[in-house]
Amino acid sequence: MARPKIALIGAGQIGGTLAHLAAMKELGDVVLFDIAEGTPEGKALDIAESGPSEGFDARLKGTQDYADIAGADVCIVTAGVPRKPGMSRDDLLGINLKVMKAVGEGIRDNAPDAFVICITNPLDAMVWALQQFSGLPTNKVCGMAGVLDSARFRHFLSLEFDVSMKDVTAFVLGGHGDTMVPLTRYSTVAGIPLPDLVSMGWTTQDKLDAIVQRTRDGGAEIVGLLKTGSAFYAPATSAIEMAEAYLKDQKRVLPCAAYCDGEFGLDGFYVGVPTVIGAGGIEKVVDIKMTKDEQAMFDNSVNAVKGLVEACKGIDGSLA
Ligand SMILES: NC(=O)C1=CN([C@@H]2O[C@H](COP(=O)(O)OP(=O)(O)OC[C@H]3O[C@@H](n4cnc5c(N)ncnc54)[C@H](O)[C@@H]3O)[C@@H](O)[C@H]2O)C=CC1
Ligand SMILES: O=C([O-])CC(=O)C(=O)O
Repeated sequence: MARPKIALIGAGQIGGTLAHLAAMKELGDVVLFDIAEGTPEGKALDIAESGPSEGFDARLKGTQDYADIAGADVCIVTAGVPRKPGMSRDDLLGINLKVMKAVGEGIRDNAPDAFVICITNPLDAMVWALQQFSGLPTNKVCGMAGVLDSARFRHFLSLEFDVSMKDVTAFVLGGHGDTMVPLTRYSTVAGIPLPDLVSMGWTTQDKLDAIVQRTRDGGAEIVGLLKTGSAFYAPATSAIEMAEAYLKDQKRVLPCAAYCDGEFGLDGFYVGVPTVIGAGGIEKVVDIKMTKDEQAMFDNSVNAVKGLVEACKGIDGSLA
């Protein structure tokens, strides 16, 4: 059987890392697409030349031609610009919306059967626009943010409790911005919910609140350190986790920006929610119950995303 084909639209910091990870994990053959001439070709060749030492079997190709993504099984979209210190993700909306139009049409015309994972910011509005521009089914177009935000939360929690990251679970829902919702009640150490760990005296509410805030600021913390761009190792790893769930029909339960049609009381809207990812793409949105306070935080986040979607419609009249 032929190897799966993975198209990476955008060959910058995240795109290059995605290509390296996909090859090392032998998820399939990789096509790197970018408008910057030489960049995808150079990265594809460089990674391919690591194959003999690493021992992977995967072909890599760099291109400026959308025809080369034809028949891709998975498309991961990082095309666009990242923020710099002093900017919010929302400041990227105007410029990245234009990029989503070109990318959406490129995917529509060349890889209409692909499972599409959008990473470009501001994430929730960009994945909505990408689905609109591509016209692909909503269960085949999703956004990566919740896996990353939850991984950051899990990492910070593992440091606080001094336990393995493997034994920490977390769910961060809502939009991928300052209003994101780390759900402490649904986050655990060895299955014990965080509020119970506070009651047990293993940590304090103040420490937990600080970790929640550090998670919300996780992207900005890295932007402030790097100064020239944003995080790329953990974002790439998170998207690969989602792509692998699809390619291997793993039925992973992962938080991601998914199209909600009735779930969470939302009517045709993309936002971060728990999902099941398998061969059917987004096979299910897991409509969890929230307390009044959690619901208020979630609603606040949804409203922030709604504002960005309205801004997209204002910029591009072709968006419904
Ligand atoms: N959803 C999330 O959790 C995260 C999202 N991001 C976002 O991901 C995006 C990419 O980040 P990086 O890879 O660090 O940026 P980067 O600047 O290193 O790479 C972006 C690439 O897109 C290319 N590009 C621009 N316009 C294009 C077009 N029309 N078609 C094809 N390629 C095009 C550029 O030439 C560049 O190589 C940014 O918008 C960033 O904010 C970053 C981290 C996490
Ligand atoms: O903060 C940024 O601009 C990039 C991003 O979304 C993240 O790292 O979470």
